[in-house]
Amino acid sequence: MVLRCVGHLHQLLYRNASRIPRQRGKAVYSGASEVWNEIKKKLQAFPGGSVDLIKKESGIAVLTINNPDRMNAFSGTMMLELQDHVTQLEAWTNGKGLIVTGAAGTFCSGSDLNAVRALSNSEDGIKMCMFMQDTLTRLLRLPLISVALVEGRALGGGAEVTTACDFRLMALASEIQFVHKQIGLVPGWGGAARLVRIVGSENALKLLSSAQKVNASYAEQIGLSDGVLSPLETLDTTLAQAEKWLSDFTGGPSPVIQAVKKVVVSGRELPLQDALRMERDIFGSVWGGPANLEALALKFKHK
Ligand SMILES: CC[C@H](C(=O)O)C(=O)SCCNC(=O)CCNC(=O)[C@H](O)C(C)(C)COP(=O)(O)OP(=O)(O)OC[C@H]1O[C@@H](n2cnc3c(N)ncnc32)[C@H](O)[C@@H]1OP(=O)(O)O
Repeated sequence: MVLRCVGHLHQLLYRNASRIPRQRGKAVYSGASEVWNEIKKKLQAFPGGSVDLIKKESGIAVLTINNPDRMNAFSGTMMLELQDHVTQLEAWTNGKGLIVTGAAGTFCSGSDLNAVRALSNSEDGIKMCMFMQDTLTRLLRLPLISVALVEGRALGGGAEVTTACDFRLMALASEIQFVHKQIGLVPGWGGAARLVRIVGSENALKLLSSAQKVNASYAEQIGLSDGVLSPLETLDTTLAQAEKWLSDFTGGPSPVIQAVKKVVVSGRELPLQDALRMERDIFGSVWGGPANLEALALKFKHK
């Protein structure tokens, strides 16, 4: 009965799953909106913490998972706030980069286990999983270059959130740990699918089947992390260090940076012919644009 019910729910939501969302703010899996509203109502019943978003004039946004009393675990309302912020960022035309971080020196310890216990029937679990899978897929597809700033611990769903950013920077003593197996689970927020694409299937299988703690140097060794934040060599905070690291990739006008991210998302997610068509369309959106014409007028030299 449960499997049939879950299968029906899955079919209902995923029946016309789109590959790349055509319109901003649209769920990845367009499906029966009443099901989405039902999921949202359920999540609303689990309050606590917040997800805070700051968008800077520089075009860099900082999204903070903020529930320190619960090691930044995601309550139901935090999941809803995350989705709202992703919808906002999809429409941020001046945006270029995004840093995802946790409050109080730790990243995120996944779902709030109190909510998990209350949602332990299969159908509710699948609904919560699909909601977060949809939100994190859209997070990774944002036309912004994103980096997860990992301090302290990133466990379970928190580890999955790190994979929903383009890059990861880890503080020296931080750890990423896919603990799912130890609680009789597997990733459900899309973390397994993304981990395989980041570190390869062999390393992904090792991390998921061992539930091992991945420290900053091992993460860098297997390609899960793109840099270790230097301890106290600089007076900069880890956030300032992450912003400085990101600035190497976000120099230039936002339409061009957004176009760069979009062509990479297409190349990564679409079959070749579709990716080539999408690349053509995105190229057309910047060809002859202000940045292009200005550079041509300056006779730009790539010294
Ligand atoms: C697909 C995602 C998946 C799912 O939804 O199915 C999940 O993410 S399930 C959740 C996976 N996460 C965990 O299992 C982490 C559980 N927590 C821990 O292992 C530890 O708390 C740890 C290692 C994060 C930190 O340990 P430490 O000893 O440093 O601190 P405390 O354990 O005392 O934690 C302080 C305080 O936070 C509460 N806490 C921590 N994590 C969670 C959580 N995920 N949900 C709810 N509450 C959490 C912990 O209970 C403590 O509160 P207190 O009132 O003092 O007991």
